[in-house]
Formats: sequence, structure tokens, C-alpha cells
Amino acid sequence: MSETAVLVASSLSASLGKRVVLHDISLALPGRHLVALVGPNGAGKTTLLRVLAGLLPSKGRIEVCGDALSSLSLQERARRFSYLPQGHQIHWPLPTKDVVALGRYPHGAIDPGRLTDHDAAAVMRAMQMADVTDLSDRRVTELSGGERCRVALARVLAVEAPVLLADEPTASLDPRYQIEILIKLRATADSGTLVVVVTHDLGLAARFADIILVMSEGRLVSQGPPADALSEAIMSEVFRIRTYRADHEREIVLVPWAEV
Ligand SMILES: Nc1ncnc2c1ncn2[C@@H]1O[C@H](COP(=O)(O)OP(=O)(O)OP(=O)(O)O)[C@@H](O)[C@H]1O
Repeated sequence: MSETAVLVASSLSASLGKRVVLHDISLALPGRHLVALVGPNGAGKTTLLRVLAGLLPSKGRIEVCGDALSSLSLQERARRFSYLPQGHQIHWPLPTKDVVALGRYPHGAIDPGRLTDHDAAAVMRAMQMADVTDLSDRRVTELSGGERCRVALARVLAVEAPVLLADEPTASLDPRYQIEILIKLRATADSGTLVVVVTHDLGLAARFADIILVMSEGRLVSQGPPADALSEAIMSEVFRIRTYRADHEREIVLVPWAEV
């Protein structure tokens, strides 16, 4: 990979309980890229995302922006990684703008009501990017699922971290919102961030990602540009499906079609 890697992992392995769920994973991912992490249920995608962010212990080495993850304080890790967990829910009836301001917590903004100009500007940029400025004073508990999803995205964007990790950010959204979220993540990557997104939507992954990482049974079994990483052989061996493939408006169309 010619570009400078922002996130490097070498020989990672991790266990949950007595089970080894990640085996010998090595990768090097540059900034300004949208990376889709795909694989069947239970392949280890969420575990890998959490290990990369330092939220789960692992063996091996992780470097972010040239520093060993293990050498960084928790606050510094929180500034370098923004993490959108799977099925993210907000249960407190906070106004949208305060939820988004929580993204500035790693930068020392502990009171959403008293942000510095710098933090307030970052919150505004994130709200504009996620298209939630018109929801600013609405309570998040009174928003639709799609609106809440955009607010959750705005919160992680407000961190303005060099690495954004998002676990199934489009799950349970309607097709329009799914496309909208991918367009926003694409734009975030284009502005310089390394964005890693876990998804089961192979069509959106093939269309929007620069790099696809395919996991199976805790191992990285394929990686590269979508057409290579999601080859018909990988589809068959890893996902046990055949796909319909075409081009539309000069973008890849990939539709899961039948079991093999
Ligand atoms: N707390 C736990 N203890 C033991 N095993 C676990 C635990 N959590 C998850 N696992 C196992 O680890 C493996 C990887 O789980 P993980 O959630 O990372 O998979 P995934 O690829 O994200 O799956 P999905 O697509 O279903 O969300 C699975 O086999 C799962 O059963």
C-alpha cells in the first residue's frame, strides 16, 4: 500500500471467554479511505473493531498515527478513534445539540452547555455534515430511528478523530437513509479521515468503499478493491452465495442472488 498507513495491526489475536475469536490479523489502512469490513454472522467483525479501538484486550501490535496504541492514555485513544457501536441507543431525553457535544468530551469539553468556540465550531460542522442542524433543540428520545441514527453519527463526527469506526451504522434504516449515511461516511473519508464501517450490505460496500476487508471465522481472508476482494470465489467460499454483478452510472452493482 503506497499511502501512509494511519492504522496498522500486526499479528492480532483475541479471545472472548475461552474462545479464540480473532486469529493472526494483520492490516495497514491509510487515511482518506472508506474501508468496509464484511463477513458472515459471527466472523469476528465487531470484535476486530473493538480490538482496534483498544476496547478489548488482544495479543499483537496496533499502531495509530505512528504511535503504539498501548503507549497512549485513554483520553488520547478517545481523541484518535471515534467509535459508533452496533445498535447505538440514547436513553436520556437530551437535546440533539448536547448529544452531539458529547463527541467533544475527549477534548476536555465536559459541559455541553459551556463549549469553547473551538468545540462549538466542531459540533456545528458535525451537525451540518450529518444534516441534523434542524433537530438541534429536539430531544433525541422524540426523534425517529433514522433521525437518531444521524444524531449518533454527528456525535462521532464531532470528535474529529483521524479514525472513525462504525459498526453497522445503516442497520434498520430505510434504503434512502442507508444511502444517505454511506454518502456522509464517504464524504468524511474524502475529507481525510480513515473510516472503517462494518456492514452486511455488500451492495453498498462494493459501491462506496475503497477497500473491502472480508472476515471468516476470525481470520482476514480477502482484502483489496471491491471487485477483487468480493470475487465470485470469495462469495461462494465465505458467504455461500452467488451474486448478480453489473455496472450502473459507472459504479459497481453487486446483488446477493442465490445460495450455493
Ligand atoms: N462475550 C463473548 N464470549 C464468548 N464468545 C463471544 C462473546 N461475544 C461474541 N462471541 C463470539 O465471538 C465470535 C465473533 O463475534 P462478533 O460479534 O465479533 O462477530 P460479528 O462478525 O460482528 O457478527 P455479526 O455479523 O453477527 O454481528 C462469535 O462466534 C461470537 O459467538
